[in-house]
Amino acid sequence: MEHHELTWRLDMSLRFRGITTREGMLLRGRRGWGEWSPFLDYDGPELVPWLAAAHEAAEEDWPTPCRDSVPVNVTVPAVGPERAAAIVADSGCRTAKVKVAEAGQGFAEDLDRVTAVRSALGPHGAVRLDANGAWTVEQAAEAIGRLRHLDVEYVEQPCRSVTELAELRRRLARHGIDVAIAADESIRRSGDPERVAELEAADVAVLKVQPLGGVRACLELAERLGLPVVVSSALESSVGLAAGVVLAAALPRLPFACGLNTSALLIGDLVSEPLATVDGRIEVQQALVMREKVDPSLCLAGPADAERWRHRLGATSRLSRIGAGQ
Ligand SMILES: O=C(O)CCC(=O)C1=CC=C[C@@H](O)[C@@H]1C(=O)O
Ligand SMILES: [Mg+2]
Repeated sequence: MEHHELTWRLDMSLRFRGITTREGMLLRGRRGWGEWSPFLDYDGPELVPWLAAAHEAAEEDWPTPCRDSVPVNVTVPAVGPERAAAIVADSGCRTAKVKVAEAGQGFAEDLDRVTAVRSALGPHGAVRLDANGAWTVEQAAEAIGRLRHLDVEYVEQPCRSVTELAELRRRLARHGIDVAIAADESIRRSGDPERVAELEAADVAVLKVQPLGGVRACLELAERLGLPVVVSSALESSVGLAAGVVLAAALPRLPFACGLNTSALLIGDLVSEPLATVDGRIEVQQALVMREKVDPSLCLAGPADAERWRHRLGATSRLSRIGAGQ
């Protein structure tokens, strides 16, 4: 049977971002399958760029890559120190991104986890943190001061707003604390990503293909921002991750490892040969053909899920057309 839309659902191997399953659709076009998997807590116009990214993946040629492989980080959820060390050791990655400031946990848990990750990586690995905007400027300055001996590469979205990020950067500079700040939510959810550069609120821009409207939109944004870029995933299947790898491969400069190793957080995939991380890198060639490799029998979702997603797709398509002035 020919499919033009598929609904899928995969369990997660670990709770991450408060969720334990991931679901979405695949939409088929001339070039293959595009992934559309906005998180369930997103709604309305915010889903439109995610759909533009799926249409681009299904219909357009990919931009020419500048490199053969892309370095990636292992992503460490807010787990205990032994588990964190095991995740890092099993990954083969030399960069780890560690979740900190998890709701219900305190600084002691963060310190234990980050310490365990640093010793699992050894002195030559890179450790970065992600607080998802949970700290105030004071809390962030204090936490960063107390974690800096672990040689932190950067802290992603330590505080919620762009102005707080800018204030934190100035405060760290005044205190001679040389830890870089990366902006994630301030770029993909603020509605005004360029403000991050205008206010000098970050040293690094985290770009995610689906929430920012596709690979080309991200390449243009990267140029406008003029900041070093880290491409990261939206916890996608190999189909969505592949678009991230294509973006990372097409960026003129790629000074950091990317957050594209998240297939390890999902149980199963939508292709029989998922994107593989070998020695901390993903081959670009694998990513370029991934949209042609979907196995519809792996897209397991019940009829109720499929109906819910079709409804979501219909509503978002209507909003896209209004946005396009049709
Ligand atoms: O960057 C990574 O290592 C993996 C991706 C990742 O951490 C995230 C993906 C999607 C939603 C987020 O809560 C989270 C993030 O905040 O960066
Ligand atoms: Mg983040």
